[in-house]
Amino acid sequence: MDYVLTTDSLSKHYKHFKALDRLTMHVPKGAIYGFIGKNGAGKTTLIRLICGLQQCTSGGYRLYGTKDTDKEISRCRRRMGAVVETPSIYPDMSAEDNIREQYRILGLPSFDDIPDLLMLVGLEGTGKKKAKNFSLGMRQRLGIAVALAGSPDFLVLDEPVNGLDPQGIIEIRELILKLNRERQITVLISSHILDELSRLATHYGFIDRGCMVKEISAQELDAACRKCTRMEVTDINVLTRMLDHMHLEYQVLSDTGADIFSAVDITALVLALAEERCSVSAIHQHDETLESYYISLLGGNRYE
Ligand SMILES: Nc1ncnc2c1ncn2[C@@H]1O[C@H](COP(=O)(O)OP(=O)(O)OP(=O)(O)O)[C@@H](O)[C@H]1O
Repeated sequence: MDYVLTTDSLSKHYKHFKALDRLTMHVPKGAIYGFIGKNGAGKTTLIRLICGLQQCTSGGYRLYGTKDTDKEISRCRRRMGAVVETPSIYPDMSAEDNIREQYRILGLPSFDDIPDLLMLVGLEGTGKKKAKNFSLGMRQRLGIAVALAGSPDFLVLDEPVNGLDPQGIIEIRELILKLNRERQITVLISSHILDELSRLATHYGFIDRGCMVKEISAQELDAACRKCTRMEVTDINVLTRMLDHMHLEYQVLSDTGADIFSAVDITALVLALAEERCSVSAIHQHDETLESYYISLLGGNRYE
């Protein structure tokens, strides 16, 4: 598999504190990689290191196969755009002028594609309005537009939906999907908003206290998150007797409810229960969410 970013036992220490502890991570080309961890887990530290904003203590990383110690690494970083912590935009400038400024900083020869970039992030109608008067969501999208100057093929977003309202979250989600699907941009997103990430990510990396706990593809995660049929009945004893009789795997949740993990013939089960005067009050498919997977992975409710 082709990787845009790999890290090899990457560590960052602040005196005796290990912000990153021999972290190993693999971001495949074309992925939307959800980098998940609670506050202080080390997500921003990793992003700052790969952006060249800080030096690692030991270990290293490769961008497009080039080692961080190689002199070619700066050239590789030009293929990467990033929004780290807050978007780096000039509050007294319009959206267009902000992007124009970034083009100048990068020494790009032409401003011709700025209107397309504004359109892409949905800021085409903002005219002379200054960035300081934008909503948080607009500022975030402008930050992404600035990061896209120079047409990077790897976009790194640090907590991009933090503090956004539901509409703002949807806009950022659609933008990320568009960039990934239509422009084949690989995206690394750090977040602790698990539900939101699960709508986007093709791969996940779970980080805890500076260590990579697990890397998993969305497909593997789907398989790991067990689907089950949740049933509410008037008599749990009748239900468990039936389930035992049908050799089905289940877990009793309460005096009236159970999760059935095996594939079940619902009609046959409901008819059999009715014969025993046990009625079904509710039945639905239930998925283990990304959040519960995260909690079970880390062995306790340590998600903040
Ligand atoms: N300059 C620094 N000096 C000392 N400790 C630091 C420094 N920068 C970060 N840390 C510590 O390193 C740890 C990791 O911080 P980091 O910002 O990478 O976490 P994070 O996963 O991005 O969390 P958040 O979601 O809160 O942004 C934290 O405990 C933080 O306090």
